Amino acid sequence: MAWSVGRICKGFLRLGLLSKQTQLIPVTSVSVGTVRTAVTLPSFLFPKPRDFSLPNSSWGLEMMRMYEHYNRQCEVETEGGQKQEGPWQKLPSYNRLLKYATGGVYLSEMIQSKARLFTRNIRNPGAAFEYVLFVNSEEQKCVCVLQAGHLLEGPPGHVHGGAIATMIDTVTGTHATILSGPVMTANLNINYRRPIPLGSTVLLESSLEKKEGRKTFITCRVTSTDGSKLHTETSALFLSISASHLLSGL
Ligand SMILES: CCCCCCCC/C=C\CCCCCCCC(=O)SCCNC(=O)CCNC(=O)[C@H](O)C(C)(C)COP(=O)(O)OP(=O)(O)OC[C@H]1O[C@@H](n2cnc3c(N)ncnc32)[C@H](O)[C@@H]1OP(=O)(O)O
Repeated sequence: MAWSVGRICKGFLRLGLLSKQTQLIPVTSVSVGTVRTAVTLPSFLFPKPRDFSLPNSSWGLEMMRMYEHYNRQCEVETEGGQKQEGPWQKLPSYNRLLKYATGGVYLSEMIQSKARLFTRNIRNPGAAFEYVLFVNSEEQKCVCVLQAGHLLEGPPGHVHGGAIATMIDTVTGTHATILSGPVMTANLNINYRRPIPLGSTVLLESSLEKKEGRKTFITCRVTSTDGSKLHTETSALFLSISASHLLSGL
């Protein structure tokens, strides 16, 4: 387990997704006589980024129930009464990818000062994508509990297919990143089986199918939270990329 969680952390630290905030605080330098010393500024000057995947007042009963179901399994009690990591780990979710990465403060000033993660840029709680991701490294699975808000309407009273695809890309993309490091979506093949009512809570379950060289193949099912209704089935292909690939595409 420790090995697997270590791998997750490594993958996410590469993208700056875990809150190792101590690394993120800008350092300034001061002169004392002729000696210049690096000084770490106090953390209260740099507010912690908001974790958008924590419960808020817009979450309905089903969203809360599913959140608690997985959250309970993030920490388990041993027979001796000690707490230890459980099979699931909750992933934090920020609205900027680069800014909160190590050294990313500077990078984000250069190339991402206005950019916000698509799924996290509507501040009105409950209006669009309310979601939380959990990862199970033993089973190589990732789940997302999603509550789809009223701004995501497609067919009257139901969620837009593009919004569903966005969430599938987000969940499988995050999962592929954990498994393989930086990746880009090469192919998403979605079968829409049953519409998702607006305002409802659904479960996205992402599983590793196989890895072949730079390719990571993932499957993903969107179902009702009790698993009785299948909304979509997806197969996805992610290709590992280097950072220079992202920069050369600009
Ligand atoms: C970026 C990081 C994201 C993860 C972050 C997670 C952190 C969590 C935080 C917050 C959550 C946010 C989560 C969001 C996630 C969203 C992810 C996206 O939406 S990414 C945007 C949409 N995707 C593009 O814009 C790609 C555009 N395409 C490309 O850049 C290239 O085509 C690329 C990189 C996909 C491949 O290009 P090549 O030059 O590196 O590779 P070649 O030589 O073309 O292909 C290599 C092999 O792959 C096969 N291949 C390539 N494309 C294929 C395809 N579409 N279908 C099947 N095979 C394909 C080829 O046939 C070849 O196979 P043979 O080695 O010969 O066996």
